[in-house]
Amino acid sequence: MTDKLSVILIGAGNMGGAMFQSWVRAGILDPARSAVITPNPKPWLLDLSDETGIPINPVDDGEGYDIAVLAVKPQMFADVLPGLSWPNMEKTVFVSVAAGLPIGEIENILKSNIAEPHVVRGMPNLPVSVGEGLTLMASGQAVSDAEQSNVKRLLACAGDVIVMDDEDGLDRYVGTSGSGTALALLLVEAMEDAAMSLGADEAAARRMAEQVFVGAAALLKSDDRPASELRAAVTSKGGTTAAGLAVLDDEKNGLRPLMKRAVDAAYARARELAGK
Ligand SMILES: NC(=O)C1=CN([C@@H]2O[C@H](COP(=O)(O)OP(=O)(O)OC[C@H]3O[C@@H](n4cnc5c(N)ncnc54)[C@H](O)[C@@H]3O)[C@@H](O)[C@H]2O)C=CC1
Ligand SMILES: O=C(O)[C@@H]1CCC=N1
Repeated sequence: MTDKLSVILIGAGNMGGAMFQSWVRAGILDPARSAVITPNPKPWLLDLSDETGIPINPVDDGEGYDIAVLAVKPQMFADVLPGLSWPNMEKTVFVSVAAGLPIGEIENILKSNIAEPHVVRGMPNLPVSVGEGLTLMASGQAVSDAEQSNVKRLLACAGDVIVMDDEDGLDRYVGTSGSGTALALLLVEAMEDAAMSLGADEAAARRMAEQVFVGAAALLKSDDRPASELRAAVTSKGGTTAAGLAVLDDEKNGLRPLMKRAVDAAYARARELAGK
């Protein structure tokens, strides 16, 4: 038995393309039982297809695929999914990474081709493109433990994967996963702006702010202590860091209540998009 996975990717755009590259890097795909469907494949994809032998837009689907990753825009699902067809399709697990589309809705669309579709929802974030992603996932009722574990193994090629108890977790934590990258990047921009307001030119401000975040991220990765303990290690009593933190960590007007509002707003919007 091979531990390689049989996967078909539908939609090799920004997200699908980044995920596919992580699978190829990890060597997890069985080229004889994998494929990519995407119109107008980009040169990098054609090169990877030549390198790996994984076909693009194949005419022969062999015995079919164990996992189908759906990475087209959410509004295209209703058009694209009913047109999909390959042998043993009822045994395929469908993994949607579309923001906001509930499992039930995807199951309903797939019911035009399959009696009992097996659907997993994943919420990846942009750092999957550099192997440092975070994907939250939740499975529909029909998905078995073995199927869920294969999907988790596939998604883990691009970074950390957290299995949620239910689908609401994907919406609830979108501000600290899918959208979280943008919230963290805004902190970098705010630090750049602050440095420039003190006289730094743009290049210097960017260099300082970026390296502070890269350094903080590297510390978090290499040291098991929580952020609060690492922060304490650079905060001298009565020193400069304490002065800065007194402003940023103000109970009422500081970063924590602001971050809570931002994450709550992302959750509310995710629910709205899901029609809840
Ligand atoms: N970009 C991001 O950071 C995140 C994106 N997502 C989700 O990922 C999905 C894809 O988003 P992006 O990659 O950003 O969009 P994109 O527009 O870059 O990619 C969509 C791809 O689908 C292809 N496509 C169009 N029609 C097709 C068809 N009939 N069959 C197969 N492929 C077809 C397009 O050519 C394109 O390459 C969306 O559902 C989005 O909600 C989820 C989390 C984060
Ligand atoms: O902003 C969005 O709606 C999508 C979902 C998470 C990241 N991008």
